[in-house]
Amino acid sequence: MIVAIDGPSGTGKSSTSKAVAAKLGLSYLDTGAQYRAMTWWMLSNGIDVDDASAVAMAADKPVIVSGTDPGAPTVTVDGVDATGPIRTQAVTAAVSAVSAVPEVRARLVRLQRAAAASAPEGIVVEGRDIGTTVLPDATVKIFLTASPEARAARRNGELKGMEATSLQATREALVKRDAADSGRAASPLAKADDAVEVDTTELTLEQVVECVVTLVEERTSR
Ligand SMILES: Nc1ncnc2c1ncn2[C@@H]1O[C@H](COP(=O)(O)OP(=O)(O)OP(=O)(O)O)[C@@H](O)[C@H]1O
Ligand SMILES: Nc1ccn([C@@H]2O[C@H](COP(=O)(O)O)[C@@H](O)[C@H]2O)c(=O)n1
Repeated sequence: MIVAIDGPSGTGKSSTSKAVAAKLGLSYLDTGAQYRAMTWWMLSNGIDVDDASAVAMAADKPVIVSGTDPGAPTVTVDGVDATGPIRTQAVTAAVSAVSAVPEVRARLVRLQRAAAASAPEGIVVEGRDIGTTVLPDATVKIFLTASPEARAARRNGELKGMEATSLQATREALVKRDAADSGRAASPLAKADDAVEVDTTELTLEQVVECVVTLVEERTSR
């Protein structure tokens, strides 16, 4: 059982994937966290993330390990817990440049396919190219969307008390990252032809989870 959940930033992929995996007793893999972990390592080791050749040469160096428990997802880099550091603004601003480098993608796609193959009961994998490239034979493919306004409001809700970021600035940053992720040559953000698109703009998280669980149950009872 492989459930692929793709979509632009802030559409609810992580929240939905974790809840669906927990409900169905499946493992969970956050592939965005792996690209963030790679980016954090590049920044920490003084690699110029805008120099694609330098990033490509270093892509095999960090040892990235993802925990696949939906109740406590983790990622370590060279044995160090990177769960917190990968969420900083510096990493978010640099990750699209790093993830566009084919050598980075080749390395992480190998890890992602290995995680899917070794999940005992099956897995929910979320990202940008899971349905199109990483696991094209997934049992169910979902493509989540939401308006940029809704996504920005959700993100700003998370930031309350941390950083004073305006809704407009958050919206612009989301749209910019989506454009970079959709526009790259290597495995861009895209909906697979056989994915079910779910617009979450007017839905609560619980409604989205229910919708995905129903789709999985329908597909697997055939
Ligand atoms: N349907 C929903 N309604 C309201 N808020 C939601 C909904 N889905 C997710 N959220 C909230 O929106 C925020 C972003 O969700 P989440 O991190 O799951 O998105 P994402 O697609 O994984 O983002 P990214 O690609 O940037 O990692 C979180 O605060 C989450 O609680
Ligand atoms: N399959 C994927 C997943 C992610 N990316 C890149 O990582 C960035 C961070 O992802 P989040 O889900 O944590 O926001 C994302 O903007 C992409 O650049 C990817 O390329 N492929």
